[in-house]
Formats: sequence, C-alpha cells, structure tokens
Amino acid sequence: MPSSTWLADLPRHRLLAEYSMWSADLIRLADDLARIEPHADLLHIDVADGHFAPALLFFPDLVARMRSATTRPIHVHLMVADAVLLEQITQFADAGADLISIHVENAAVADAALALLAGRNVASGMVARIETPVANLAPYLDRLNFFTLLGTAIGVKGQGLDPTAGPRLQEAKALITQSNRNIVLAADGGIRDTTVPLLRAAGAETVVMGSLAFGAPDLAARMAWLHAL
Ligand SMILES: O=C(CO)[C@@H](O)[C@H](O)COP(=O)(O)O
Repeated sequence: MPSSTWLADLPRHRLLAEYSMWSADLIRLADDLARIEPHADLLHIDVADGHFAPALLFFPDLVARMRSATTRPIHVHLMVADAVLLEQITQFADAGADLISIHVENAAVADAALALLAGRNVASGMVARIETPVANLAPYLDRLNFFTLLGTAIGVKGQGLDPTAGPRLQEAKALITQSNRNIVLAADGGIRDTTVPLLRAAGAETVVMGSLAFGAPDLAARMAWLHAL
C-alpha cells in the first residue's frame, strides 16, 4: 500500500511519471514492474470492455496481485459502459486501487460513481475522450483529484498525438485554476519524446507513458530527461 497521504506526497514540482502497464511485457509483468517501480510516480491500469472502448483490457485480480507487489499508487482508468461502471468501481476498489478514473462521457451515472468513490476513500479522477468538449468537466470539478485528457482516440495504443491535445490541456488548466481546486492534470495517449515538452508547456502535470518508458534503451536517462522538462 502507498502511504495514506500519497496524493499530497506526489512530487508535483516536476512532471510526474505515470507508467501504463498495458505497454509492459505482459508475459514478464513482474520483471517489468520491478524494473520500472523505482522510476514510477504512479502505475496506470487501463480497463476497457470492448464496447465503451475497442480494446479488452485488465481486470481486478491483476490489480489485487499488483497491490501486494508494489507500494506505488495504482491508477485504474475505467473505459466501460454506464451499465457496469458502479460494479467495476466496487471491484477495483476492493482490489486495492488508489485512484479510479471514470469518463466524463459516463454522465448518466457519474454523480453516483463519484459518490461511491468518495465513500470508498479512493481518490477520484475523470477522463475525457479526444472528441468531448473540455467544458463538460465543469460540473464535476469540486469532487475530483485527477483529470486526464486523452490525446488520441480511446483505447488504442501506438497512435500519434492529436493536434488539439495542447490547446485542450490549456483549456482544462484554466478551468482547474478558476475552480481553485487542487486537481492533478494528466495527459494520456501519444506520449513521445517529441510531444512531452509541448504537453508539459500546455499544463500537463503527469504523462501516461507507454512505449516511451517501456521501450527506452536507458530508462534512468529517459527519466532524467523527463524530470528536467
Ligand atoms: O491508453 C493508452 C493509449 O490510449 C496508453 O495507456 C498506452 O499505454 C499508450 O501506449 P503508447 O502508445 O504510448 O506506446
């Protein structure tokens, strides 16, 4: 388990490194977890139901096993239909997730989902698809710890960053600043050595790294580069 103050303890004076376990070597997951753990501020688990998002991804038993193997905070990103969202929150909270993000597009059940998260003492996040107006976030700002903007189409890895990603981050940053809330702003999708500097400049406080981290020939050097941005 991370410390109970893990959110407040995040080193936000620099860009945070969130590692997407989808991009790990899935047949050697334990080895990759041990390799990246010293560098990771957060571990990111994508959950997709093949309906809300095209991929079929990850499950509570994996999070429970990871929970017993690492003290890093685990961020579960739920890409699932309204009908199963509340049940999925319960299962991933039981498994030991520290932060669970639901989608802004789950609007019909979002209030109930955020109430459930608050009752479970799990940090609350929201994510917006690339085509969703950033302003749709406004009604939820008072209940969030994290907000993530996708910079690519949902649920497909290996894509290039959409050109709207930077301006959308700037818009989200302005909304968060106006709200006076302490919300971590994250960028997910299209995270490359060529895009991280502009995402950082646009207001990203954490980047969800896939191949940029797991494919790095020298991970310590890549992290030193990231921390200097
Ligand atoms: O969810 C996503 C992308 O949608 C990330 O979590 C992936 O892991 C990104 O992988 P790369 O494209 O950066 O290799």
